[in-house]
Amino acid sequence: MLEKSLAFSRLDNAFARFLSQRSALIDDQQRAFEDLARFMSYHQSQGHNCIRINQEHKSLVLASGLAVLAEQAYTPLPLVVEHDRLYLHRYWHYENQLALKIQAMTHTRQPPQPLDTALDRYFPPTAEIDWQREAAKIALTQCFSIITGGPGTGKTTTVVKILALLQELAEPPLHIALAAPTGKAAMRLQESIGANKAALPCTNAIKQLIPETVTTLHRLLGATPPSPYFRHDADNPLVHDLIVVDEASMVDLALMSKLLAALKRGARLILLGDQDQLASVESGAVLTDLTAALPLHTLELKKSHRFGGIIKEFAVAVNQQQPEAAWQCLQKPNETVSLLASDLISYIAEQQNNYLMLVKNEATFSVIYNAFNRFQVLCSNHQGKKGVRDINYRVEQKLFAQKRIYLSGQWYAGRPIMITQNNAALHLYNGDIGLCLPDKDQDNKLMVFFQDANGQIKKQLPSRLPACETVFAMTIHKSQGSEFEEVLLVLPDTINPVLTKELLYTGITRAKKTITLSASKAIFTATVSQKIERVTGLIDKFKQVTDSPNQ
Ligand SMILES: Nc1ncnc2c1ncn2[C@@H]1O[C@H](COP(=O)(O)OP(=O)(O)OP(=O)(O)O)[C@@H](O)[C@H]1O
Repeated sequence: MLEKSLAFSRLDNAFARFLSQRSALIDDQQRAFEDLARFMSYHQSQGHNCIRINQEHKSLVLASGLAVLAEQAYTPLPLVVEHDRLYLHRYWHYENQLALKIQAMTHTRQPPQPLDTALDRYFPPTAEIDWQREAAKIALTQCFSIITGGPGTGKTTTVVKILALLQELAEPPLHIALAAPTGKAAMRLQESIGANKAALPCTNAIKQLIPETVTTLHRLLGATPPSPYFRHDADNPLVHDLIVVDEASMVDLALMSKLLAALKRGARLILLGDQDQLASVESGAVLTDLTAALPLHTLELKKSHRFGGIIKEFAVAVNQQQPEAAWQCLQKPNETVSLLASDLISYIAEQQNNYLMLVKNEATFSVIYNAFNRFQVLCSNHQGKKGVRDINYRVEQKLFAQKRIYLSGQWYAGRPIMITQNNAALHLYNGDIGLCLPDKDQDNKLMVFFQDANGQIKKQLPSRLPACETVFAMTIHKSQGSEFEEVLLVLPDTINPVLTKELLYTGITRAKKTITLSASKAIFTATVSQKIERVTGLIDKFKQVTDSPNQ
Protein backbone atom coordinates (compact mmCIF):
# COMPACT_ATOMS: atom_id res chain seq x y z
CA MET A 1 0.00 0.00 0.00
CA LEU A 2 1.27 3.45 -0.85
CA GLU A 3 1.05 6.03 1.89
CA LYS A 4 -1.06 8.93 0.66
CA SER A 5 -0.46 11.26 3.59
CA LEU A 6 3.16 12.13 2.70
CA ALA A 7 4.14 15.76 2.19
CA PHE A 8 4.32 15.58 -1.60
CA SER A 9 5.84 18.61 -3.28
CA ARG A 10 4.51 20.37 -6.37
CA LEU A 11 7.33 18.73 -8.28
CA ASP A 12 6.18 15.26 -7.12
CA ASN A 13 2.65 16.00 -8.31
CA ALA A 14 3.72 17.53 -11.61
CA PHE A 15 6.16 14.70 -12.32
CA ALA A 16 3.52 12.06 -11.57
CA ARG A 17 0.94 13.76 -13.78
CA PHE A 18 3.45 14.22 -16.61
CA LEU A 19 4.30 10.51 -16.60
CA SER A 20 0.79 9.19 -16.16
CA GLN A 21 -0.51 11.29 -19.05
CA ARG A 22 2.16 9.82 -21.30
CA SER A 23 1.54 6.25 -20.19
CA ALA A 24 -0.38 3.64 -22.13
CA LEU A 25 -2.72 3.25 -19.17
CA ILE A 26 -6.25 4.54 -18.63
CA ASP A 27 -8.76 5.06 -15.79
CA ASP A 28 -7.97 3.26 -12.52
CA GLN A 29 -4.69 1.91 -13.80
CA GLN A 30 -3.57 5.35 -14.88
CA ARG A 31 -4.48 6.76 -11.46
CA ALA A 32 -2.65 3.94 -9.67
CA PHE A 33 0.40 4.56 -11.85
CA GLU A 34 0.26 8.27 -11.06
CA ASP A 35 0.18 7.48 -7.32
CA LEU A 36 3.20 5.24 -7.69
CA ALA A 37 5.14 7.85 -9.68
CA ARG A 38 4.34 10.49 -7.06
CA PHE A 39 5.48 8.15 -4.30
CA MET A 40 8.74 7.47 -6.14
CA SER A 41 9.45 11.14 -6.78
CA TYR A 42 8.91 11.89 -3.10
CA HIS A 43 11.26 9.12 -1.98
CA GLN A 44 13.88 10.23 -4.44
CA SER A 45 13.78 13.69 -2.86
CA GLN A 46 14.20 12.06 0.57
CA GLY A 47 17.51 10.51 -0.47
CA HIS A 48 16.47 7.05 -1.63
CA ASN A 49 17.90 5.77 -4.90
CA CYS A 50 14.75 3.78 -5.68
CA ILE A 51 11.58 2.37 -4.10
CA ARG A 52 10.57 -1.22 -3.42
CA ILE A 53 7.56 -2.44 -5.39
CA ASN A 54 5.39 -5.56 -5.31
CA GLN A 55 4.43 -7.80 -8.21
CA GLU A 56 1.23 -5.87 -8.88
CA HIS A 57 3.13 -2.56 -9.13
CA LYS A 58 5.71 -4.19 -11.35
CA SER A 59 3.06 -5.34 -13.84
CA LEU A 60 1.47 -1.90 -13.74
CA VAL A 61 4.75 -0.10 -14.38
CA LEU A 62 5.73 -2.40 -17.23
CA ALA A 63 2.28 -2.02 -18.79
CA SER A 64 2.69 1.76 -18.73
CA GLY A 65 5.11 1.60 -21.64
CA LEU A 66 7.43 3.94 -19.73
CA ALA A 67 9.59 1.36 -17.94
CA VAL A 68 12.11 -1.28 -18.91
CA LEU A 69 13.57 -4.20 -17.02
CA ALA A 70 17.17 -3.62 -15.96
CA GLU A 71 18.43 -6.18 -18.48
CA GLN A 72 17.11 -3.94 -21.26
CA ALA A 73 17.95 -0.66 -19.60
CA TYR A 74 19.75 0.63 -22.66
CA THR A 75 16.30 1.42 -24.07
CA PRO A 76 15.85 5.06 -23.10
CA LEU A 77 12.66 5.00 -21.04
CA PRO A 78 12.21 7.07 -17.88
CA LEU A 79 11.80 4.16 -15.43
CA VAL A 80 13.79 1.01 -14.74
CA VAL A 81 12.57 -2.07 -12.86
CA GLU A 82 15.24 -4.23 -11.26
CA HIS A 83 14.02 -7.15 -9.13
CA ASP A 84 11.67 -5.52 -6.60
CA ARG A 85 13.08 -2.02 -7.12
CA LEU A 86 11.77 0.85 -9.25
CA TYR A 87 14.22 3.54 -10.32
CA LEU A 88 14.30 6.71 -12.29
CA HIS A 89 16.50 5.71 -15.21
CA ARG A 90 19.18 8.18 -14.29
CA TYR A 91 19.64 6.81 -10.78
CA TRP A 92 19.66 3.21 -11.98
CA HIS A 93 22.41 4.26 -14.39
CA TYR A 94 24.43 5.93 -11.61
CA GLU A 95 24.26 2.80 -9.45
CA ASN A 96 25.10 0.55 -12.35
CA GLN A 97 27.99 2.66 -13.58
CA LEU A 98 29.42 2.94 -10.08
CA ALA A 99 29.21 -0.79 -9.40
CA LEU A 100 30.70 -1.75 -12.77
CA LYS A 101 33.59 0.69 -12.47
CA ILE A 102 34.47 -0.36 -8.94
CA GLN A 103 34.21 -4.02 -9.89
CA ALA A 104 36.62 -3.38 -12.75
CA MET A 105 39.01 -1.64 -10.36
CA THR A 106 38.85 -4.49 -7.87
CA HIS A 107 39.79 -6.89 -10.66
CA THR A 108 42.69 -4.78 -11.91
CA ARG A 109 46.10 -6.38 -11.65
CA GLN A 110 47.52 -5.77 -8.20
CA PRO A 111 50.05 -2.97 -8.03
CA PRO A 112 53.55 -3.80 -6.72
CA GLN A 113 53.64 -4.55 -3.03
CA PRO A 114 55.96 -2.63 -0.74
CA LEU A 115 58.72 -4.43 1.10
CA ASP A 116 58.01 -5.21 4.71
CA THR A 117 61.06 -3.13 5.63
CA ALA A 118 59.44 -0.09 4.00
CA LEU A 119 56.16 -0.77 5.81
CA ASP A 120 58.11 -1.21 9.07
CA ARG A 121 59.65 2.22 8.67
CA TYR A 122 56.22 3.91 8.47
CA PHE A 123 54.36 1.53 10.77
CA PRO A 124 56.88 0.11 13.26
CA PRO A 125 55.94 -3.46 14.26
CA THR A 126 53.91 -3.67 17.45
CA ALA A 127 52.93 -6.56 19.72
CA GLU A 128 49.24 -5.95 19.04
CA ILE A 129 47.82 -5.80 15.55
CA ASP A 130 48.25 -2.27 14.12
CA TRP A 131 45.08 -1.56 12.16
CA GLN A 132 46.58 1.50 10.51
CA ARG A 133 49.27 -0.75 9.05
CA GLU A 134 46.60 -3.19 7.90
CA ALA A 135 44.70 -0.32 6.26
CA ALA A 136 47.91 0.71 4.51
CA LYS A 137 48.41 -2.82 3.21
CA ILE A 138 44.95 -2.80 1.63
CA ALA A 139 45.38 0.64 0.09
CA LEU A 140 48.84 -0.23 -1.22
CA THR A 141 47.81 -3.47 -2.85
CA GLN A 142 44.37 -2.55 -4.22
CA CYS A 143 43.25 -0.02 -6.79
CA PHE A 144 40.09 0.67 -4.81
CA SER A 145 40.12 0.96 -1.02
CA ILE A 146 38.16 2.50 1.83
CA ILE A 147 39.55 3.54 5.20
CA THR A 148 36.77 4.31 7.65
CA GLY A 149 36.80 5.35 11.27
CA GLY A 150 35.47 7.93 13.70
CA PRO A 151 37.22 11.22 14.40
CA GLY A 152 40.86 11.04 15.42
CA THR A 153 41.31 7.39 14.49
CA GLY A 154 44.24 8.30 12.26
CA LYS A 155 42.72 8.18 8.77
CA THR A 156 44.69 11.21 7.60
CA THR A 157 47.89 10.13 9.37
CA THR A 158 47.62 6.74 7.69
CA VAL A 159 46.84 8.04 4.23
CA VAL A 160 49.80 10.44 4.27
CA LYS A 161 52.07 7.49 5.03
CA ILE A 162 50.40 5.52 2.23
CA LEU A 163 51.05 8.37 -0.21
CA ALA A 164 54.72 8.51 0.80
CA LEU A 165 55.09 4.74 0.46
CA LEU A 166 53.42 4.76 -2.95
CA GLN A 167 55.69 7.54 -4.16
CA GLU A 168 58.74 5.60 -2.94
CA LEU A 169 57.60 2.66 -5.07
CA ALA A 170 56.48 4.63 -8.11
CA GLU A 171 58.60 5.27 -11.18
CA PRO A 172 57.83 7.89 -12.48
CA PRO A 173 56.14 9.55 -9.47
CA LEU A 174 52.37 9.31 -9.24
CA HIS A 175 50.20 12.25 -10.15
CA ILE A 176 48.06 12.57 -7.01
CA ALA A 177 44.89 14.58 -6.31
CA LEU A 178 43.48 15.15 -2.84
CA ALA A 179 39.80 16.09 -2.68
CA ALA A 180 36.84 16.53 -0.36
CA PRO A 181 33.15 17.20 -0.97
CA THR A 182 33.09 20.68 0.59
CA GLY A 183 35.49 23.60 0.81
CA LYS A 184 35.53 23.33 4.58
CA ALA A 185 36.44 19.64 4.54
CA ALA A 186 39.10 20.33 1.91
CA MET A 187 40.56 23.03 4.13
CA ARG A 188 40.73 20.72 7.14
CA LEU A 189 42.39 17.92 5.18
CA GLN A 190 44.89 20.39 3.76
CA GLU A 191 45.86 21.57 7.24
CA SER A 192 46.11 18.01 8.49
CA ILE A 193 48.22 16.82 5.52
CA GLY A 194 50.61 19.71 6.06
CA ALA A 195 50.99 18.89 9.75
CA ASN A 196 51.52 15.17 9.07
CA LYS A 197 54.09 15.52 6.31
CA ALA A 198 56.78 16.89 8.55
CA ALA A 199 56.92 13.75 10.68
CA LEU A 200 57.19 11.28 7.78
CA PRO A 201 60.21 8.97 7.91
CA CYS A 202 61.24 9.67 4.32
CA THR A 203 63.41 12.01 2.26
CA ASN A 204 62.36 15.56 1.47
CA ALA A 205 62.17 14.58 -2.18
CA ILE A 206 59.40 12.09 -1.35
CA LYS A 207 57.63 14.61 0.89
CA GLN A 208 57.56 17.05 -1.99
CA LEU A 209 55.71 14.51 -4.11
CA ILE A 210 52.75 14.64 -1.72
CA PRO A 211 50.43 17.47 -2.74
CA GLU A 212 50.03 20.43 -0.40
CA THR A 213 46.65 21.50 -1.66
CA VAL A 214 43.27 19.84 -1.36
CA THR A 215 40.51 20.69 -3.80
CA THR A 216 36.75 20.18 -3.73
CA LEU A 217 35.41 17.32 -5.82
CA HIS A 218 33.41 19.78 -7.92
CA ARG A 219 36.52 21.75 -8.75
CA LEU A 220 38.52 18.60 -9.45
CA LEU A 221 35.90 17.31 -11.87
CA GLY A 222 35.39 20.72 -13.45
CA ALA A 223 31.89 21.84 -12.54
CA THR A 224 30.12 23.83 -15.25
CA PRO A 225 27.03 25.14 -13.43
CA PRO A 226 24.12 25.11 -14.00
CA SER A 227 24.87 21.98 -16.06
CA PRO A 228 24.85 18.75 -14.01
CA TYR A 229 27.75 17.48 -16.16
CA PHE A 230 31.42 17.93 -15.43
CA ARG A 231 34.30 18.76 -17.77
CA HIS A 232 35.94 15.48 -16.79
CA ASP A 233 34.04 12.30 -17.58
CA ALA A 234 34.68 8.95 -19.26
CA ASP A 235 35.50 10.74 -22.55
CA ASN A 236 37.77 13.29 -20.93
CA PRO A 237 39.21 11.53 -17.88
CA LEU A 238 41.22 13.08 -15.09
CA VAL A 239 44.98 12.86 -15.50
CA HIS A 240 45.63 11.61 -11.96
CA ASP A 241 47.03 8.18 -11.10
CA LEU A 242 45.68 8.33 -7.57
CA ILE A 243 42.81 10.23 -5.99
CA VAL A 244 42.14 10.45 -2.27
CA VAL A 245 38.67 11.60 -1.20
CA ASP A 246 38.12 12.61 2.41
CA GLU A 247 34.71 12.85 4.14
CA ALA A 248 33.38 10.36 1.62
CA SER A 249 30.18 9.82 3.63
CA MET A 250 29.03 13.20 2.30
CA VAL A 251 29.37 12.19 -1.34
CA ASP A 252 26.04 11.27 -2.95
CA LEU A 253 25.40 8.59 -5.54
CA ALA A 254 25.43 10.91 -8.57
CA LEU A 255 28.72 12.60 -7.64
CA MET A 256 30.46 9.34 -6.71
CA SER A 257 29.34 7.77 -9.94
CA LYS A 258 30.61 10.74 -11.95
CA LEU A 259 33.94 10.66 -10.09
CA LEU A 260 34.42 6.96 -10.82
CA ALA A 261 33.47 7.51 -14.47
CA ALA A 262 36.10 10.24 -14.75
CA LEU A 263 39.00 8.11 -13.43
CA LYS A 264 41.49 7.17 -16.09
CA ARG A 265 42.26 3.51 -16.73
CA GLY A 266 44.46 2.03 -14.02
CA ALA A 267 43.92 4.94 -11.61
CA ARG A 268 43.59 4.22 -7.91
CA LEU A 269 41.00 5.61 -5.51
CA ILE A 270 41.19 5.78 -1.71
CA LEU A 271 38.03 6.84 0.13
CA LEU A 272 38.32 8.14 3.69
CA GLY A 273 35.32 8.75 5.92
CA ASP A 274 33.17 7.83 8.84
CA GLN A 275 30.43 5.46 7.74
CA ASP A 276 28.42 6.12 10.90
CA GLN A 277 27.89 9.80 10.07
CA LEU A 278 24.91 11.27 8.27
CA ALA A 279 24.35 10.00 4.77
CA SER A 280 24.73 12.53 1.95
CA VAL A 281 22.08 15.22 1.57
CA GLU A 282 21.31 14.01 -1.94
CA SER A 283 20.50 10.42 -2.92
CA GLY A 284 22.24 7.36 -1.61
CA ALA A 285 24.25 6.03 1.27
CA VAL A 286 27.23 5.29 -0.90
CA LEU A 287 30.00 4.94 1.68
CA THR A 288 27.88 2.72 3.94
CA ASP A 289 26.82 0.57 1.00
CA LEU A 290 30.36 0.22 -0.34
CA THR A 291 31.81 -0.76 3.04
CA ALA A 292 29.10 -3.43 3.32
CA ALA A 293 29.56 -4.67 -0.24
CA LEU A 294 33.36 -4.66 -0.32
CA PRO A 295 34.71 -5.88 3.04
CA LEU A 296 38.02 -7.01 1.48
CA HIS A 297 38.69 -3.47 0.28
CA THR A 298 37.63 -1.77 3.51
CA LEU A 299 39.35 -1.28 6.82
CA GLU A 300 37.74 0.35 9.82
CA LEU A 301 40.03 2.10 12.31
CA LYS A 302 38.50 1.92 15.76
CA LYS A 303 41.01 3.43 18.17
CA SER A 304 40.67 7.17 18.59
CA HIS A 305 43.98 8.91 19.28
CA ARG A 306 42.33 12.26 19.83
CA PHE A 307 39.74 11.55 22.42
CA GLY A 308 38.63 8.72 24.62
CA GLY A 309 36.78 8.60 27.90
CA ILE A 310 33.27 9.81 28.22
CA ILE A 311 32.97 11.69 24.92
CA LYS A 312 33.80 8.47 23.08
CA GLU A 313 31.46 6.50 25.33
CA PHE A 314 28.68 8.98 24.52
CA ALA A 315 29.30 8.81 20.76
CA VAL A 316 29.41 4.99 20.79
CA ALA A 317 26.19 4.69 22.83
CA VAL A 318 24.38 6.99 20.40
CA ASN A 319 25.80 5.16 17.40
CA GLN A 320 24.77 1.80 18.83
CA GLN A 321 21.29 3.16 19.57
CA GLN A 322 21.51 2.75 23.33
CA PRO A 323 19.59 5.84 24.50
CA GLU A 324 19.67 4.94 28.20
CA ALA A 325 23.45 4.40 28.26
CA ALA A 326 23.94 7.62 26.29
CA TRP A 327 21.67 9.56 28.68
CA GLN A 328 23.65 8.19 31.64
CA CYS A 329 26.83 9.75 30.18
CA LEU A 330 25.11 13.14 30.53
CA GLN A 331 24.24 12.46 34.17
CA LYS A 332 27.70 11.42 35.35
CA PRO A 333 29.67 14.23 36.99
CA ASN A 334 32.23 15.18 34.33
CA GLU A 335 33.62 18.22 32.56
CA THR A 336 33.14 16.94 29.04
CA VAL A 337 29.58 15.85 28.30
CA SER A 338 26.64 17.51 30.02
CA LEU A 339 23.05 18.66 29.81
CA LEU A 340 22.39 22.37 29.52
CA ALA A 341 21.30 23.59 32.92
CA SER A 342 20.65 27.27 32.13
CA ASP A 343 18.47 29.27 29.75
CA LEU A 344 19.37 28.39 26.15
CA ILE A 345 19.61 31.88 24.65
CA SER A 346 21.37 33.43 27.68
CA TYR A 347 23.92 30.60 27.60
CA ILE A 348 24.66 31.10 23.89
CA ALA A 349 24.93 34.87 24.34
CA GLU A 350 27.32 34.37 27.26
CA GLN A 351 29.53 32.08 25.17
CA GLN A 352 30.11 35.01 22.79
CA ASN A 353 31.74 37.11 25.56
CA ASN A 354 35.33 36.64 24.62
CA TYR A 355 34.64 36.82 20.88
CA LEU A 356 32.68 40.07 21.12
CA MET A 357 35.22 41.55 23.52
CA LEU A 358 37.98 40.89 20.99
CA VAL A 359 35.83 42.47 18.24
CA LYS A 360 35.31 45.53 20.42
CA ASN A 361 39.00 45.77 21.27
CA GLU A 362 39.94 45.50 17.59
CA ALA A 363 42.11 42.42 18.01
CA THR A 364 43.74 40.94 14.90
CA PHE A 365 41.46 38.98 12.60
CA SER A 366 43.09 35.59 13.31
CA VAL A 367 42.63 36.03 17.05
CA ILE A 368 38.98 37.01 16.59
CA TYR A 369 38.41 34.17 14.12
CA ASN A 370 39.88 31.55 16.47
CA ALA A 371 37.80 32.90 19.36
CA PHE A 372 34.64 32.60 17.27
CA ASN A 373 35.44 29.06 16.17
CA ARG A 374 36.02 27.81 19.72
CA PHE A 375 32.30 27.38 20.36
CA GLN A 376 29.48 26.49 18.00
CA VAL A 377 25.77 25.90 18.38
CA LEU A 378 24.59 22.98 16.24
CA CYS A 379 20.86 22.52 15.70
CA SER A 380 19.09 19.51 14.27
CA ASN A 381 16.69 21.66 12.24
CA HIS A 382 16.88 24.85 10.24
CA GLN A 383 13.25 25.93 10.61
CA GLY A 384 10.89 25.91 13.55
CA LYS A 385 11.32 26.60 17.25
CA LYS A 386 14.91 25.96 18.36
CA GLY A 387 15.94 25.69 14.72
CA VAL A 388 18.85 27.69 13.32
CA ARG A 389 16.80 30.70 12.22
CA ASP A 390 14.93 30.95 15.49
CA ILE A 391 18.08 30.73 17.58
CA ASN A 392 20.09 33.16 15.47
CA TYR A 393 17.27 35.69 15.67
CA ARG A 394 16.86 35.32 19.41
CA VAL A 395 20.61 35.47 20.09
CA GLU A 396 20.94 38.66 18.03
CA GLN A 397 18.01 40.23 19.92
CA LYS A 398 19.58 39.25 23.25
CA LEU A 399 23.03 40.60 22.36
CA PHE A 400 21.40 43.80 21.10
CA ALA A 401 19.42 44.19 24.32
CA GLN A 402 22.66 43.64 26.26
CA LYS A 403 24.25 46.38 24.09
CA ARG A 404 26.96 43.99 22.96
CA ILE A 405 26.11 44.34 19.28
CA TYR A 406 24.70 47.40 17.54
CA LEU A 407 21.90 46.33 15.20
CA SER A 408 20.95 48.97 12.68
CA GLY A 409 20.00 46.78 9.77
CA GLN A 410 21.34 43.47 8.70
CA TRP A 411 25.06 44.13 9.12
CA TYR A 412 26.88 44.89 12.36
CA ALA A 413 30.40 44.52 13.76
CA GLY A 414 30.67 40.95 15.03
CA ARG A 415 28.02 39.41 12.76
CA PRO A 416 29.18 35.88 11.89
CA ILE A 417 27.82 34.63 8.57
CA MET A 418 27.77 31.44 6.57
CA ILE A 419 27.71 31.54 2.77
CA THR A 420 24.79 29.47 1.46
CA GLN A 421 25.43 29.72 -2.28
CA ASN A 422 28.58 29.04 -4.32
CA ASN A 423 30.20 31.94 -6.10
CA ALA A 424 33.23 30.78 -8.05
CA ALA A 425 34.14 34.30 -9.19
CA LEU A 426 34.57 35.47 -5.58
CA HIS A 427 35.99 32.09 -4.48
CA LEU A 428 33.26 31.84 -1.87
CA TYR A 429 31.50 28.54 -1.39
CA ASN A 430 28.48 27.15 0.40
CA GLY A 431 29.51 26.63 4.03
CA ASP A 432 32.32 29.23 4.16
CA ILE A 433 32.26 31.24 7.38
CA GLY A 434 32.99 34.96 7.46
CA LEU A 435 32.98 37.61 10.16
CA CYS A 436 31.69 41.15 9.64
CA LEU A 437 34.19 43.58 11.14
CA PRO A 438 35.23 47.21 10.77
CA ASP A 439 38.08 47.46 8.26
CA LYS A 440 40.88 49.58 9.71
CA ASP A 441 42.29 50.11 6.22
CA GLN A 442 39.03 51.64 5.03
CA ASP A 443 38.00 54.06 7.72
CA ASN A 444 36.32 51.31 9.72
CA LYS A 445 33.87 50.52 6.96
CA LEU A 446 32.14 47.18 7.61
CA MET A 447 33.63 44.35 5.58
CA VAL A 448 33.24 40.58 5.80
CA PHE A 449 36.51 38.74 6.41
CA PHE A 450 37.28 35.12 5.51
CA GLN A 451 40.29 32.92 6.18
CA ASP A 452 41.36 30.10 3.86
CA ALA A 453 43.30 26.88 4.56
CA ASN A 454 46.65 28.64 4.19
CA GLY A 455 45.67 31.24 6.75
CA GLN A 456 45.22 33.81 3.97
CA ILE A 457 42.65 36.46 4.83
CA LYS A 458 40.33 37.95 2.23
CA LYS A 459 37.55 40.49 2.59
CA GLN A 460 34.42 41.45 0.72
CA LEU A 461 31.84 44.19 0.89
CA PRO A 462 28.69 42.79 2.53
CA SER A 463 26.64 43.94 -0.47
CA ARG A 464 28.77 41.86 -2.87
CA LEU A 465 28.37 38.58 -1.01
CA PRO A 466 26.34 35.69 -2.41
CA ALA A 467 23.39 34.50 -0.26
CA CYS A 468 24.39 34.09 3.37
CA GLU A 469 22.90 33.85 6.86
CA THR A 470 23.88 34.61 10.46
CA VAL A 471 25.70 31.72 12.04
CA PHE A 472 25.71 31.90 15.82
CA ALA A 473 23.93 28.58 15.21
CA MET A 474 24.22 26.26 12.21
CA THR A 475 22.62 22.93 11.34
CA ILE A 476 24.43 19.69 12.09
CA HIS A 477 24.21 18.98 8.35
CA LYS A 478 26.23 22.11 7.59
CA SER A 479 28.77 21.32 10.29
CA GLN A 480 29.89 18.12 8.58
CA GLY A 481 33.59 18.26 7.88
CA SER A 482 34.20 20.89 10.61
CA GLU A 483 35.35 20.63 14.22
CA PHE A 484 34.98 22.94 17.20
CA GLU A 485 36.46 22.88 20.70
CA GLU A 486 33.06 23.23 22.35
CA VAL A 487 29.72 22.25 20.89
CA LEU A 488 26.19 22.97 22.07
CA LEU A 489 23.74 20.51 20.47
CA VAL A 490 20.16 21.73 20.30
CA LEU A 491 17.20 19.43 19.62
CA PRO A 492 13.64 20.79 19.29
CA ASP A 493 10.75 20.10 21.65
CA THR A 494 8.86 17.84 19.26
CA ILE A 495 10.07 14.86 17.26
CA ASN A 496 10.48 15.17 13.47
CA PRO A 497 11.93 12.94 10.73
CA VAL A 498 15.29 14.75 10.69
CA LEU A 499 16.09 13.54 14.21
CA THR A 500 18.15 10.37 13.79
CA LYS A 501 21.03 8.71 15.61
CA GLU A 502 23.27 9.47 12.62
CA LEU A 503 22.48 13.18 12.95
CA LEU A 504 23.25 13.16 16.67
CA TYR A 505 26.44 11.11 16.18
CA THR A 506 27.61 13.57 13.52
CA GLY A 507 26.96 16.49 15.89
CA ILE A 508 28.75 14.81 18.79
CA THR A 509 31.80 13.98 16.70
CA ARG A 510 32.24 17.66 15.73
CA ALA A 511 33.37 18.40 19.32
CA LYS A 512 37.02 18.30 20.24
CA LYS A 513 36.69 19.08 23.97
CA THR A 514 33.17 19.45 25.32
CA ILE A 515 29.56 18.78 24.38
CA THR A 516 26.54 20.37 25.99
CA LEU A 517 23.12 19.09 25.04
CA SER A 518 19.86 20.99 25.09
CA ALA A 519 17.09 18.37 24.80
CA SER A 520 14.48 16.59 26.87
CA LYS A 521 15.05 12.93 27.65
CA ALA A 522 12.01 11.98 25.56
CA ILE A 523 13.27 13.77 22.44
CA PHE A 524 16.82 12.53 22.98
CA THR A 525 15.59 8.93 23.31
CA ALA A 526 13.37 9.23 20.24
CA THR A 527 16.29 10.68 18.24
CA VAL A 528 18.70 7.90 19.23
CA SER A 529 16.02 5.35 18.35
CA GLN A 530 15.46 6.68 14.79
CA LYS A 531 17.85 5.52 12.11
CA ILE A 532 18.39 6.63 8.52
CA GLU A 533 17.20 3.93 6.15
CA ARG A 534 17.86 4.52 2.50
CA VAL A 535 16.52 2.24 -0.16
CA THR A 536 19.29 1.48 -2.62
CA GLY A 537 20.23 -1.42 -4.85
CA LEU A 538 23.98 -0.83 -4.73
CA ILE A 539 24.91 -3.71 -2.42
CA ASP A 540 22.74 -6.01 -4.49
CA LYS A 541 24.49 -4.93 -7.68
CA PHE A 542 27.86 -6.02 -6.29
CA LYS A 543 26.35 -9.36 -5.29
CA GLN A 544 24.95 -9.84 -8.78
CA VAL A 545 28.28 -9.18 -10.42
CA THR A 546 30.16 -11.36 -7.93
CA ASP A 547 27.61 -14.18 -8.19
CA SER A 548 27.50 -14.13 -11.96
CA PRO A 549 29.77 -16.85 -13.48
CA ASN A 550 30.20 -14.79 -16.65
CA GLN A 551 31.83 -11.79 -15.01
N1 LIG B 1 49.13 5.43 15.59
C1 LIG B 1 49.06 6.58 16.24
N2 LIG B 1 49.67 6.76 17.42
C2 LIG B 1 49.60 7.92 18.08
N3 LIG B 1 48.93 9.02 17.64
C3 LIG B 1 48.29 8.91 16.46
C4 LIG B 1 48.32 7.70 15.71
N4 LIG B 1 47.59 7.90 14.59
C5 LIG B 1 47.13 9.15 14.64
N5 LIG B 1 47.55 9.76 15.76
C6 LIG B 1 47.25 11.15 16.18
O1 LIG B 1 45.84 11.25 16.37
C7 LIG B 1 45.36 12.49 15.92
C8 LIG B 1 44.26 12.26 14.91
O2 LIG B 1 44.78 11.68 13.73
P1 LIG B 1 44.19 12.00 12.30
O3 LIG B 1 44.01 13.46 12.12
O4 LIG B 1 45.03 11.28 11.31
O5 LIG B 1 42.77 11.29 12.43
P2 LIG B 1 41.53 11.32 11.44
O6 LIG B 1 40.91 9.97 11.54
O7 LIG B 1 41.96 11.76 10.10
O8 LIG B 1 40.62 12.38 12.14
P3 LIG B 1 39.43 13.27 11.53
O9 LIG B 1 38.49 12.35 10.86
O10 LIG B 1 38.86 13.91 12.70
O11 LIG B 1 40.09 14.22 10.60
C9 LIG B 1 46.55 13.23 15.36
O12 LIG B 1 47.02 14.11 16.33
C10 LIG B 1 47.57 12.15 15.09
O13 LIG B 1 48.88 12.63 15.20
